[in-house]
Amino acid sequence: MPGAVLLVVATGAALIVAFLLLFCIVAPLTSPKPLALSGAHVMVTGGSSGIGKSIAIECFKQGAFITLIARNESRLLEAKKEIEKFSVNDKQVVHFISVDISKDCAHVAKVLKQAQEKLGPVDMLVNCAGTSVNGKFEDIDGSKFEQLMAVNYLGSVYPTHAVITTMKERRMGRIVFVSSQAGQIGVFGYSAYSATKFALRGLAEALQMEVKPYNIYITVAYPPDTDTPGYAEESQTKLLETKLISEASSICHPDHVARIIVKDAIQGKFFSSVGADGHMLAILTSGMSPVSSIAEALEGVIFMGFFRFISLYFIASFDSIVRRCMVQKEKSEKTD
Ligand SMILES: NC(=O)C1=CN([C@@H]2O[C@H](COP(=O)(O)OP(=O)(O)OC[C@H]3O[C@@H](n4cnc5c(N)ncnc54)[C@H](OP(=O)(O)O)[C@@H]3O)[C@@H](O)[C@H]2O)C=CC1
Ligand SMILES: CCCCCCCCCCCCCCCC(=O)[C@@H](N)CO
Repeated sequence: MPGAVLLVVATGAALIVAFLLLFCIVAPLTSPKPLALSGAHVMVTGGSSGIGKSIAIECFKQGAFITLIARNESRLLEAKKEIEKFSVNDKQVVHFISVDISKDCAHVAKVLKQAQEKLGPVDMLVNCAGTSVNGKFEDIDGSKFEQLMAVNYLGSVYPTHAVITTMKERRMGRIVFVSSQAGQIGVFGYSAYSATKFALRGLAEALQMEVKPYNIYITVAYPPDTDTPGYAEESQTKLLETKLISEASSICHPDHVARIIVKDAIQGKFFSSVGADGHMLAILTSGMSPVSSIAEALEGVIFMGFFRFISLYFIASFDSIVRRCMVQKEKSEKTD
């Protein structure tokens, strides 16, 4: 048999064996039965604004009971009234709690326990509360690094800590951590913010390994820029470099982001991303994350190298943005 034909046959056989092996390894790892939100208790931190409020509305539209968590009571009341317009049956309830989730783990646990006594055990916890700080590393005060880690990271640890035991007892649950594309790429100006979002990834992977035997599934969401009150506030003082780099991804509507996050969380997908660039980033940064389907495993095995090649173009363009901004700054300082 000529060499070329032999090579094709051998390659084909190797691919079939590889696929069968992958199927045997991955099949037991794939995702669970989708969570039915009708009658489920969904708790959303940061649910009074932006992405969190849109997630609460999306879950309410699917029949869930909602607990909103934030600090400002008037915004919580406004959000409750807005969400209630979307009820699909007269049993549904929107409850809210005013608490700072970044302080005092025990107090957060006590308050969330009361919420579970009102609306029943939490079926899905969405850790969405968070904020960003933008500036050059040396210009961000050390206290801001601490505050951001407290809100964005510990503010996700404490509510999760408050519900995980009951989820394990019930052998079911979903936990969502809302990260960011800045939690997949360290971006100029986000040295404090990116670190808090990368931290969620490590927490989520370790926690998923612990709770998968209890039929509890973790989702890490990586939204791009999203048109929310938080984004509007951040944009007022955002560095030009951060703005230009972030424009590599499209700005999204919070309802669109929320629909994707809720769909992926219901299905127990570990990665939740938005758009083609988000999908490529998810595959590229998947590392040793859990696999949610055979298709996803195959896609990663086949395309990760290619996406790494594409990312080199983005990295080069980001470096060029930083250099151009530096030259412009030096020129304007000379003329001043
Ligand atoms: N908007 C964007 O471009 C993107 C946002 N994200 C992430 O999505 C999440 C939501 O962002 P976005 O919708 O823009 O934010 P918003 O600023 O619009 O809303 C933030 C929410 O979090 C609550 N919150 C903030 N700090 C605390 C706290 N210490 N304790 C309790 N609740 C708190 C706020 O209520 P209150 O102030 O009353 O406490 C509010 O409900 C954040 O984690 C953000 O990092 C990720 C990618 C893109
Ligand atoms: C191979 C594939 C490459 C894909 C390139 C995509 C480039 C993304 C650039 C980073 C965007 C950062 C958005 C931060 C949003 C956010 O969290 C803030 N708005 C805080 O509110």
